Amino acid sequence: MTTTPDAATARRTEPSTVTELGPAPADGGLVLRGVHKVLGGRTIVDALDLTVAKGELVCLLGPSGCGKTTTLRMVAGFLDPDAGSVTIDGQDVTSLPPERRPTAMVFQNYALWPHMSVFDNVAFPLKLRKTPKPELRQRVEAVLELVGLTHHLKSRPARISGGEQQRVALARALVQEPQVLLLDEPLSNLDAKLRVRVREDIREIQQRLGITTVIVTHDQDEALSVSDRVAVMNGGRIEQYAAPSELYRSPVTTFVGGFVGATNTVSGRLEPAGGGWVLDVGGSRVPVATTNLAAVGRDDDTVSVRPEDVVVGGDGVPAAVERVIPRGHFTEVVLRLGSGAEAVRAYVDADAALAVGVGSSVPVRFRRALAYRDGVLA
Ligand SMILES: Nc1ncnc2c1ncn2[C@@H]1O[C@H](COP(=O)(O)OP(=O)(O)OP(=O)(O)O)[C@@H](O)[C@H]1O
Repeated sequence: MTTTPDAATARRTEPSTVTELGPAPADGGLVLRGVHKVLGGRTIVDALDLTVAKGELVCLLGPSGCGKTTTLRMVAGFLDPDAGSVTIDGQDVTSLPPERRPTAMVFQNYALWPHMSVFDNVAFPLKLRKTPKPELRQRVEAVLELVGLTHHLKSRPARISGGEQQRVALARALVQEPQVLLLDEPLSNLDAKLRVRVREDIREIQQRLGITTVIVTHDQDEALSVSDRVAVMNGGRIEQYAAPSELYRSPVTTFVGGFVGATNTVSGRLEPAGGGWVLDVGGSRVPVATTNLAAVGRDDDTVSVRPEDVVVGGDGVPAAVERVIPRGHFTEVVLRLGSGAEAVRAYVDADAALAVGVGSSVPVRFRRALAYRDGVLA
């Protein structure tokens, strides 16, 4: 593989065209400004802004139909935006066709040629560009070594596993030495175990090459585990763009909190009590250690509590145990707080859960609760 950060730098176009767009990130990268797309009379991507720094891996995460793939296709040039611009390493590529953009895409179904060997599949984009034979061979062999497929040079796609086919598709993208690598649901055709291994491989290769990468996924686990930053999309817009830990700890909307990780959404009233806080849930006053809500006194606060922040045992208000669900290394306990209130789920250490029986009453408090007003972090 001849792609190195230096080679990529050498290929970079001078950022002379970005003056009117404002400054690009100092080290290049991908910038989307006001990218908009209407399809079938519906706004699918809504004036979207996104900056991916050079060498960064970003996931576009969101439910089906939120516009992730449409956004990716506009970056690759398969779809023209109705408005807005796409800039790569300082060069405005909005009006360039896909083959003239410094991007390469890995498609969800891999799109391998069944009648060609692994070698020829990977060599295909270089043949189209009439790359001299010795260079072609050297680059294809290097990239196949990078993805660990040298032993399958001559195999046809049908003769190798799904995970290996995925790596051929990745190799075919990488051999083009793109400045931006685009992957559309790259792991969705693999079984759960393989998915974890392949996503770690992709992350490792991406970091080794320092290649700017955008991955489309609806799998929050995948997004949190491989990304430098995650853009959570909803209805054609980005609701939050943040590092995985921040996204999980401080979701800015109830939508993000519900989509990234499990959460309890509780309606109640937060009140100061004895230097701390309590949350009144259906008449039960649950102690809350940490909350973002400084102002108090409204009935319509929505409070979000992660199941691991629901503490069972010790000090707290009594809650009725409705269900106990073993989840392996921890146990999920479904609790009823107060009358008429919704059930709350807690994650409890599997050993501690042995003492929790259905129908019994246990003390409950919240370690951390985030308050939202009209769906937005207060
Ligand atoms: N050519 C088209 N004409 C009309 N509507 C379209 C067209 N292409 C896509 N759409 C619609 O745009 C919406 C967003 O599609 P997109 O593929 O970007 O979503 P997504 O977030 O990637 O979802 P998924 O994970 O299901 O692929 C969908 O409702 C889809 O039906």
